[in-house]
Order: sequence, then C-alpha cells, then structure tokens
Amino acid sequence: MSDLTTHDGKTAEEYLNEARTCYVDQKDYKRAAELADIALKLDPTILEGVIIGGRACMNLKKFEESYNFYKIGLKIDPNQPTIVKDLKELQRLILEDYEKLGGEELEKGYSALQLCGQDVYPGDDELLRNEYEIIEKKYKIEKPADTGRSLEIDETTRQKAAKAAMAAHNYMLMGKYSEAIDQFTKAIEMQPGNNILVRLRAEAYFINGQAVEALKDLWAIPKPQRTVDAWKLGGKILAQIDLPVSAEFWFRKSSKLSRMKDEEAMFWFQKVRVRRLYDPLTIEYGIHVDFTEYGRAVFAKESAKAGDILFLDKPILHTVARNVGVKLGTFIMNGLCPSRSEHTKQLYDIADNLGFVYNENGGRDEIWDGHFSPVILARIWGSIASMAIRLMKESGLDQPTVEHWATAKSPYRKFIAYGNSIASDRMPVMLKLFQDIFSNCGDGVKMEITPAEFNGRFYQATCNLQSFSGPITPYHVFLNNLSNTDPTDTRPFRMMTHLEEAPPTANFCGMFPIHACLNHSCLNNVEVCDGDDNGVPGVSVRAKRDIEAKEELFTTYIDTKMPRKLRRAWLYKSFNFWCHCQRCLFEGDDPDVCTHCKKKSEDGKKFPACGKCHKAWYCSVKCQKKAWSRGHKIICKTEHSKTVD
Ligand SMILES: C[S@@+](CC[C@H](N)C(=O)[O-])C[C@H]1O[C@@H](n2cnc3c(N)ncnc32)[C@H](O)[C@@H]1O
Repeated sequence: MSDLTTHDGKTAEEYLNEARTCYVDQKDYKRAAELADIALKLDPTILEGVIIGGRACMNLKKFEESYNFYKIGLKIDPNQPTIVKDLKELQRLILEDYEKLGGEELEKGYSALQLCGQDVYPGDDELLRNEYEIIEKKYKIEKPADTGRSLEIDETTRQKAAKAAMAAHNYMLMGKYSEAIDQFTKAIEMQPGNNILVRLRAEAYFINGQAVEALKDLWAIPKPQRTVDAWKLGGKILAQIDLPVSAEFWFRKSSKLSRMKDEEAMFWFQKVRVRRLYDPLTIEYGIHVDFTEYGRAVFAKESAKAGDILFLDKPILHTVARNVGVKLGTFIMNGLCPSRSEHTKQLYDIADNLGFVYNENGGRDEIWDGHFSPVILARIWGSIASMAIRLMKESGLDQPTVEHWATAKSPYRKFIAYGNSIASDRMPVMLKLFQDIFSNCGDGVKMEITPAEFNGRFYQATCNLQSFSGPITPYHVFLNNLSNTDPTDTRPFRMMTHLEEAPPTANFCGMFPIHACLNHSCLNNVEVCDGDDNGVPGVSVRAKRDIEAKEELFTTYIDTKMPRKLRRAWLYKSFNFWCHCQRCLFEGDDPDVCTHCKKKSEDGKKFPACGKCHKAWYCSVKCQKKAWSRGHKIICKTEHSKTVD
C-alpha cells in the first residue's frame, strides 16, 4: 500500500479503516463513501476502498458515483469477482429505481421532433429563390399576394355559397373529389376572397392528384391569411413536386404558427429534410434514410441476403479510441498540437489519464466522465473553427460571419444529441478548458463554447460514436507526412519526441453520417464491421439475416446476449430509451411472472422456462403456445450478436 499522506498526515490505510468502521458499524454511508474516496485518491490500487465506496453509494442510491468507484476497480482488475458481482447488483438497482420512477412514463420526455431543429441551413435562401422561380415559371403560378380581403356579399348569395360548400364537404366525405372541386368552385365564385373555401378546394385538388392546381389555390391566399393547415398542405404539395427547400419553408411556417404544437407539420418537415440530406449519401446503396417516431432511421430499398454489404460509411471525423495512443493519434490528425498551448497540453494529459487529474494531495479527481476521449470534442470544434476561418479568408474578411459559422457547423447537424443530465454542470473544469482552448483558434478568431454548445456536442458524441479499426494507423499517416516534408524544416523531427516506439494498434472511434441513423434492436438485422471505402478506413454494415425491401435496418448498441433486464437498463442509462423491440416484447425478466399473460405465481415459485433460450417463463402450456406463435419462435431461434462497441 502507498504511504502517501494528506495534509493531516493520515495514510490511505488509516482512511480505509475509518471508512470500514463507518460502513459496517455506523452505517454512515455518506461518510464511508467520502473516506473511501480519499483513501483511493491517495492509493488508487486499494480494492477494498472501491468496494466500500461503491456499496456505500449504492445504499445512498447514488448510482453514478457508485459506478465511478467500480470503474477505478475495473482498472485494478477487470475480472475481480466481487466487482463483477457488485456491478450486476448495481445494474439491478438502476433498473429497480427506474421502474419505481414510473419506468416508461419517463420516456415520454423524449421527442425526436423536438430534438431535430428546423433551422434554416446556410445557402437555403438562394435555393428557395431558385425553387420559387421554378414555381412561377414552370407551373405558371403568380407571385403570392400579400394582402387581400373578402368582398361584401348579400345574405342570399352567402346562403347559396354556404349550401355549395356543404355539398362539397359531403362529396369529400364520399370520396368524390371532382364533384367536391366543382361545388367548392361554385361557392368561391359566389364568395370570392373566402380563403377557407380556397384552402378546402386546394385540399380536394391535392387528394384528387392535381398538385399544381392545389398549389395555385394556396398561392392565391395572401400570406397573413394562410392558416396552419394551409401552410402544411402547401408543404406536402411542394414535397410531392420535389421542391424540398420550399416544402421545408412552408412546414416551418406551419409549425411556428401552431407554436410548435402541430406535430404533423413538424414530422413532415423532418421527413423532407432527412430525404434532402441523406438521399445524396445513399444513392449508390440499396438503402435510404427516413424520419420515424424514433427520429432518423435506415430502411432497405431492396431485399438483401445474409452477409451482403448494405452500405459503407466514412467518418466525417475520427480519432484514436480512448486510451489507445490518444496522444499520438489525435495531435497528428487534428492539427491541435499538444505543445500549441498550455491548455491543449492539459487536454491531452486528461485524455492520457482517462479523465483524471492529480490534485494537490496527490490524489486523483475525475473531471471528464465521457466514455470517449475528450479530444473528440476538441476535434469537432477544431474542424468547425478551421472551416469557418477558411470561409472567412475566402470572403476577404477578418472575422467569420454568422453564415460562415453556420456552414462550418452544418456537417454535425446530422447527429442527434440527447442526454438526460447537464454535462456542463458535471464537468465545469472541462467546459472552462475548452473555452480557453478555443478562445484563440488562430488568425485572431475566437469560438464561443457556451454551456449549451458543450452539452450538445457532448451528447452528440455520446449517442453517435462508433469504434472501428483500420490497417492504416495515424502513425503511418504521420510518418508518411514526415517523409514528404521539407528536409530543411526541423519541426517534424522535434515532434518525433512525442512518438511512442511501436506503432499503436489502429483502433479509432468516429462519427459516421449514415451509420449514426441506425436505430437499435436487441434482435438486430445488421452488424457493423470494419470497412474500407476507397482506401479510407471506416465501417461496413452487413445483413445479419435475409432482409426484405422496406424493412428498417437495426443495429445493436449493446451486448445482446445479456438478459432483458440488463439490456434495458444499459440502453436506458446510456442511450435514454426503453427498448420495445420484438425480442424485448417476447422475453421476460422474472421466472415467477408469466412472460405471456403477466400472471404472478402465488407462492413465488418459478414458472417453467422456455427450454431453448431460458429467457421466458410461462404459467401454462397454453400461454407458451400463444407466445411461441405470436413472436417468441423468431427470437428464440436467433443467434444473438455479442458486444458491438
Ligand atoms: C445513433 S442515434 C440513432 C438515430 C436516431 N434515431 C437519430 O435520429 O439520429 C441513437 C439514438 O436514437 C434513438 N434510438 C435508437 N434506437 C432506438 C429504439 N429502439 N427505441 C427508441 N429510441 C431509439 C435514441 O434516442 C438514441 O440515443
């Protein structure tokens, strides 16, 4: 044991003894955890400190803190039986706690629609002008009027118009759209300027397959008088005639006018946007990306056989995976040299020390709790800043414009960000460090890292990073670059001092635009493997079984060999959702609850388990047969994927 002491002169062993007394005799878990923490800071190899700290926090229901103790233990010995057992218990408690809190109720906080914004993309103004020109020239639709009012009409005409409108409505209900259009036309002729009737006729035209006529009607309604429904219908028509930027514009108007309450308009907006962003990326593959209740999702356009490569994906950004040659890989590839400033050096030190820093007592404090290297965030901001600076220089300016920043950030809009706690509150030191690093991006440019920016990027990385490996390591790239440099330039050779002797293994983690749209299922139909796209290392996504056209492609985010309870707990903890996949529906958690009818056994006895998978329990043969034919058969026969990082 280490003989390091704190300022009060006590050793790690003395703190551990006190922690043990607090835990065992006094049941003072708070104090026990504090003392175990101090002991471990003095000597991070004390296994008993890990266990006392971990268990004390479990008793206090401080699951995150408890996990942090065990993380230290895993570094001492990842197979230590008590730690493995305790971690299982921790998972059980997390799940129990989640269920007590209302389980699936919590999930209602998640809304893919709210997470995916509707901001205007850089360059869209011009695209919109082009599309409006097409509308006016190709479809011969006049520029929209900005004002308008209904004409005064006498009571008899008003009544006749109302009768025609009623007839039109009835025809609509009967599905007789041409007749409905005739009646609406009559009514509009009698009551010109009644924009409700014009909007209803547009709907009839649209359903009747006359999109351009429908658009003409909507165009004629002055902007201030267009309702939520009018804007929404216009969006649908514009999407159908393949004018996506205008369609987004109309759906955005509809959403705003409804104060973001009209979910249909918001949903349609995302569908149009997703097709606009992803169709060009998937054109050469038999897949496409669409928007669903779980946000973006990947679908098969055509059937595929087991083992087929469905698509290849290149990272828009990558770095060497955490704790494998981080120092080497990252500084080569992102231009953020550790020696550039004291702050970047600190960042690399934190990455090298797996998120810990040494405090004045010689102990270690964890200041970064991401499961990925913090350097990844620096890479994201680094790439945004360099793009903004390039655009600034191209425009002959000395500061990037708002438009430049927006363009530079646009590649990252493809990645969802969702987390259920505020990362910047948990990691204030890291926020400050990133602010310091990007207060000078070069060329006198400063990039603002607000807490919202930090949280957004942190959860983008949490939700979307994928590890992969490739034959070409950053080391090779670096050496190759060195051999191509000017022989009189001595800087590359000075950099050699940063290199390790042996080339590190090429384990990367990166953000892949199409791959990041794959949702999870514990009955995944695709598997992610290392891939190579024209010499660029990346991932290939293969069919795990035969896949039919239009099926959604699902990967797995976890080791699907785990029992359902643990799978759900981990998915909830790490990805914020409660899994309802087909497998989760046809497996159970507890042997004393019938997986099919949910009946609880009276005396707590176990019901017989499915003889093949042992992951479902039935109170009767009848229940077993029903479950088998409804879906258990498929999941029971499948060989499930092991861990996929
Ligand atoms: C890598 S992204 C997958 C694509 C995502 N749907 C999007 O719109 O970008 C991971 C996130 O998708 C959502 N997700 C993935 N699989 C899901 C599932 N089976 N049920 C609910 N949400 C899921 C979760 O919010 C998760 O954090």
